[in-house]
Amino acid sequence: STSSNNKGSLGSCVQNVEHMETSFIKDLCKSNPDLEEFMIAADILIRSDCALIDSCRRVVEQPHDDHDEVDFIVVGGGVSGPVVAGRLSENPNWTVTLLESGPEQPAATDIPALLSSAIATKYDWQYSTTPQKNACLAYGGVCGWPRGKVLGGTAVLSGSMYSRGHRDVYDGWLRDGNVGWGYDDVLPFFKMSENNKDYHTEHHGNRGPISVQKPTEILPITRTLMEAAQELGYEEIDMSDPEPMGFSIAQLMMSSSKTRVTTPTAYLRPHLRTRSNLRVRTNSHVTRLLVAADRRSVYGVEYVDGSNRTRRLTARKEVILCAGVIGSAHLLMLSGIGPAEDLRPLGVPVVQDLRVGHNLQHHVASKLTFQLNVTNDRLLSFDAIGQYMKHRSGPLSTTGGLQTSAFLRSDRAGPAEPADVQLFFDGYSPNCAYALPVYGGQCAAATAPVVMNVRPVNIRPLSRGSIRLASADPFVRPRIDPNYLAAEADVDVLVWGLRLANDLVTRTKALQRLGATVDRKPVDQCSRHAFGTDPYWKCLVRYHTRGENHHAGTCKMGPASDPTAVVDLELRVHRVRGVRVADSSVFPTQPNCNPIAPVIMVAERAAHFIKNTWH
Ligand SMILES: Cc1cc2nc3c(=O)[nH]c(=O)nc-3n(C[C@H](O)[C@H](O)[C@H](O)COP(=O)(O)OP(=O)(O)OC[C@H]3O[C@@H](n4cnc5c(N)ncnc54)[C@H](O)[C@@H]3O)c2cc1C
Repeated sequence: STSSNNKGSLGSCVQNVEHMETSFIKDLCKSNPDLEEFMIAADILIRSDCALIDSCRRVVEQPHDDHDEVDFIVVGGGVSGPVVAGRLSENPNWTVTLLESGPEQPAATDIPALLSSAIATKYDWQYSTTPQKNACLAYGGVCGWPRGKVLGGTAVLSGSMYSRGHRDVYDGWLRDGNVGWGYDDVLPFFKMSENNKDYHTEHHGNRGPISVQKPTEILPITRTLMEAAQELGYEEIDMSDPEPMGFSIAQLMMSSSKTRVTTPTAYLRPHLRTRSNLRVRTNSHVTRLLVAADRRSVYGVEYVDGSNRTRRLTARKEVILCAGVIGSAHLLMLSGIGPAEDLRPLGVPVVQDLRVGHNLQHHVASKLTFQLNVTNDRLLSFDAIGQYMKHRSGPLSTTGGLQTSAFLRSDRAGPAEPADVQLFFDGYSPNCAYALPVYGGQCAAATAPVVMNVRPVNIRPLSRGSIRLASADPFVRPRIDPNYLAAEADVDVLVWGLRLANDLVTRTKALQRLGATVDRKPVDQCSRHAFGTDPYWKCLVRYHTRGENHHAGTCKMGPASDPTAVVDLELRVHRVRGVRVADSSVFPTQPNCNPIAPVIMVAERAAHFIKNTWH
């Protein structure tokens, strides 16, 4: 089988994928030598599952042309890039090239239980923050920021949860002058992408390319957590309700064959063989935008290919930046679009003095660890692999504790305000599957009691940070300063969340039936405070801070009258022609939820604006 994107025989296609996949799975448990042989065998088994590998729909690298010109260049193949490239290439008269820094996605990451297994591997940029004064203190003030460097982007590392946040977030954008971005305006673009299997209401779409559903196998721990929530007076809700408040069995981006769905799966791969106008180039790192001599427009990009060769690609119509909160801001600044006071000292000629990199927003979390008096029956065993391969059931088919989430209002929020706390539950995944390298865990033995974390997340933080250029060299990382917990109120919200988590574990019959006990051993730095007091919780929050991986705002959308805005209401960079930004960096304020669905909504809107412009 051949196509313009997959030139060559089926054999070479499979070979390419095999090469890409080798040693990914077996590396997962490298912290536990006992499991190495098992992981090698697991690796071979998983790679023999043709439906999972889906080799001939995956991107294969091809020779690069030296003087290439296309209509649209999409930079970044994360969540938003595939949506924009997929939608624009629906017009057969337009040529579209997507450039992604990282490689194709390893198929094993499509397996639900292995959802975060690519964290801290070569598929992760592995960013970290500048030292924080008020947070991350147990780690010298430095918190890690996993970000996907792979087709599918950060969603490949994600929990696959689907949520949209409160309607007032979008109505707030509208109140701030973003005409056309209120909840009623954006709802059709949410629905356009969604194929919800569980809800058929006016708020959900049922015909879009992203399959959304609750897990078909609900774990006993999920039911227990929902029962515990009910005891505390919380109702079960639809996570994507316009005004979510309560506990939920999470809706996931998941196919009917129990594989995780990312935007390349939904918007790109189905068309790679049939659309000769669509090209996807992996291992292609964009280093700057090509700016016209009069400094008024962008006409292409410079990038470095997989052989380390610098190349140029020209856009007849537009360049669309979808490189994420860090990548898009970094590229604009490297190209002279950013704060003049930062660019000039680094020798970058200023094209437009815009507040790129400002307004960085990031959900922030802490955690409470508890133990259950049950042993983990969710083991990564040959049986489990066989069960998944044959029936798509068993331990590998679910996301463990992440099946449950909650949107709650802390005592810092007014009675009619949107939720400011989201809860996540880690644990109950097969041993070794859960991002051990990053979170420093040990592979649990089959006989060990189950350990879980409740993570309260502040989803409406007041603190704002920045991303600033550190060098004119595109391979030097920018400085990421989230300025966590600068506002004391942000700490108070997390303290409320930790108290609630403690009540859930220790004061509900449902969890007590499982012998749940909270780990009261104080972290070293907080041992001077008694467990459970306000000073203890505050200390815990500042020492054991965790970025919740939901970033936004570094290329803020706003009208021309807003001096802090980087892009206009159609996502075009202010005062520079030929370039738009369409990813999580344009959110003026971060939606109070997991952001993939809002990012897809922005990408759908961007494609709509572009189609209208060039119709
Ligand atoms: C551990 C974890 C769990 C998460 N769980 C969830 C969840 O359950 N649900 C949810 O909704 N959200 C979740 N998120 C957040 C979500 O994944 C991100 O918000 C989302 O991926 C952002 O989309 P994006 O398109 O803006 O950026 P990204 O997905 O980060 O995509 C940017 C892409 O651009 C590429 N790129 C960057 N620079 C360049 C360059 N110079 N040249 C070429 N390519 C470049 C990158 O390699 C990347 O592929 C999670 C995140 C993490 C880390």
